[in-house]
Amino acid sequence: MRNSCIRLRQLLRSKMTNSTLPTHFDGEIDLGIIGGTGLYKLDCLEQVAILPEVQTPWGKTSSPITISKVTGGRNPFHVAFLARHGLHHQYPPSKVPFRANIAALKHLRCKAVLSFSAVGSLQSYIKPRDFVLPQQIIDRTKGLRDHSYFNDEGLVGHVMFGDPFSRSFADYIHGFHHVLENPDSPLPCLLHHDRELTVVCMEGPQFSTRAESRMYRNLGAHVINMSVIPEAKLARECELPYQMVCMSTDYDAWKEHEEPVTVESVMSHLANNGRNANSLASNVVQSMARELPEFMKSGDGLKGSVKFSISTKPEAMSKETLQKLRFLFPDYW
Ligand SMILES: CSC[C@H]1O[C@H](OP(=O)(O)O)[C@H](O)[C@@H]1O
Ligand SMILES: Nc1ncnc2[nH]cnc12
Repeated sequence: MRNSCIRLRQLLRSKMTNSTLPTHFDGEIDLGIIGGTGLYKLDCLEQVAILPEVQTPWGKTSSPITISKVTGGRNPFHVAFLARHGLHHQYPPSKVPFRANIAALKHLRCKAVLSFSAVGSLQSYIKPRDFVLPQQIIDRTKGLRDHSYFNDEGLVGHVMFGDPFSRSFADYIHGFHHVLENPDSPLPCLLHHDRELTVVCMEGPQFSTRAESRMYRNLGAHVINMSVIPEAKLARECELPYQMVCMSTDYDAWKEHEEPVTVESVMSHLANNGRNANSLASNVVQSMARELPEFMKSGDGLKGSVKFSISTKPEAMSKETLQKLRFLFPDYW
């Protein structure tokens, strides 16, 4: 009786995800991938399960999580993919359930998170369709987003965030710069990589004014989006090495004699960016499957860091708080 109930539940769930794949996965996941605007699935990987929107102590993830298996190494390598804005792009940037998304990837025991984002370029040399591996962030969000797991009364924590991305992960991704293509243009697609590259995160959903766009250039920023905050902060609070691949779609609003960015201008580059994101992810993942990079084995210097950033004594935390934290760190408290 119990087994037939479970089978029925699984059948109903697979109907919800329109797939005959299992809706649970018991193995260990190696890499989490977050797709942004225009990247709602990865075509390059063999899917083995689809977890319907995962329930976490911080709500449900923005999309089902697709688990894929990559063979070729000594052990199978597993990837968990989720779509930041939902499969139908239903979550605006200020309402993406960022905490649930990162918590789910942490709970699945991902060893790192690779994130993709469509961005506006604030510099002439970063052309639409170029990719950028930023190493710094300027936060211009407006405090509307839940941006921490450690910002409740009775649970205070301060993680370091001076270097918000993983340098080792960026170096690793840059090793595959040659896979980017631009078949219908004489211009090559470049993968910009430098320790000063800075992404501004604005609240949106409206794009910037020309004055704001010029101000961000004066601040020394290179690209702009609406999603790296709080994603990068939450990944850090989960001790997850995190790197965003920014995919340029437009020149924002700073170019004096050009029209400011519109959704149409963004869309016109999404197909090419999506193809390049797929080949980049496929190459990165296959290489990781052959041999796990050192930063994923070691945790990139982040392992254990959170335990020592919490100021509140465990005796002062409520049972409910501790229970939530155990979803992220089953071994710490
Ligand atoms: C449709 S353009 C603005 C939108 O695109 C980017 O989304 P994502 O970072 O998820 O690729 C940007 O952050 C905005 O949310
Ligand atoms: N110009 C822009 N500003 C903010 N987010 C973006 N995503 C793509 N282009 C963008």
